[in-house]
Amino acid sequence: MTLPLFVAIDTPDLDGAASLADAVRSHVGGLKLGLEFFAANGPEGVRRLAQGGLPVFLDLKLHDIPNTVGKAVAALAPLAPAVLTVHATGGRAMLEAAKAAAPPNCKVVAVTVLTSLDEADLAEAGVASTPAEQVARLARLTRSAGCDGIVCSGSEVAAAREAWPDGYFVVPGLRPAGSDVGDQKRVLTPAEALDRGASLLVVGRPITAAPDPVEAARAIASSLRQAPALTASA
Ligand SMILES: O=c1ccn([C@@H]2O[C@H](COP(=O)(O)O)[C@@H](O)[C@H]2O)c(=O)[nH]1
Repeated sequence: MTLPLFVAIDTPDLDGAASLADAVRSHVGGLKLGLEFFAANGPEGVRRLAQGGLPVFLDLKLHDIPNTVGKAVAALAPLAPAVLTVHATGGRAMLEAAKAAAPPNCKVVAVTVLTSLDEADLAEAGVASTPAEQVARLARLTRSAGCDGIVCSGSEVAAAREAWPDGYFVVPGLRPAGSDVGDQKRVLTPAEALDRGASLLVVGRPITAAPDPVEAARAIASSLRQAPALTASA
């Protein structure tokens, strides 16, 4: 069974990223490469990690005018990402441009409210809503713009799934019970997020910064195999 678990390889070190990806490959379903990796290694780095055969999620969180985002997505298309992120707050025309330029097999998902933010952070940025309200609002916009789904926290995914039954829901901000939360504010365990309706789980530091990343990935994978969402469909 392919697990809906992608490891976030957040490092500028290409060789280190490649060895880590190789080491955890039997416990994850794919690799998530983000700004830190891409800024240091660019498309060549992505190609190198893709050689391992795992699907690649390009988490570049594009956010610009529609013309620029559409052209950036078109430039990324040869890398054949399985998933690509944009920011939902870029607006309808930008979301439409991203989806129109993406390859047919690539899911375009829009970041709603970063999992590192809480209600006070939103207020400071001029958003007078709870994270749940803002996620719901941006999910409606993303859906109506023709994108595939959203990025949200595990706390909002059940409501998102109910409102958008065939949406694709990417959930980061995941922490096994008792592990360090770091800069994340809206966190859940991987198994809880899966049971609440997540389509794809993103886990970074609980694996990559663990004393034994392979054992950490194995333990998370095992918790997912025992989660009702997977045992029910097995
Ligand atoms: O709202 C968001 C959107 C993206 N991320 C990304 O997920 C990983 C999480 O890493 P951890 O080490 O497990 O905290 C990271 O690459 C973020 O850029 C997110 O955390 N929240």
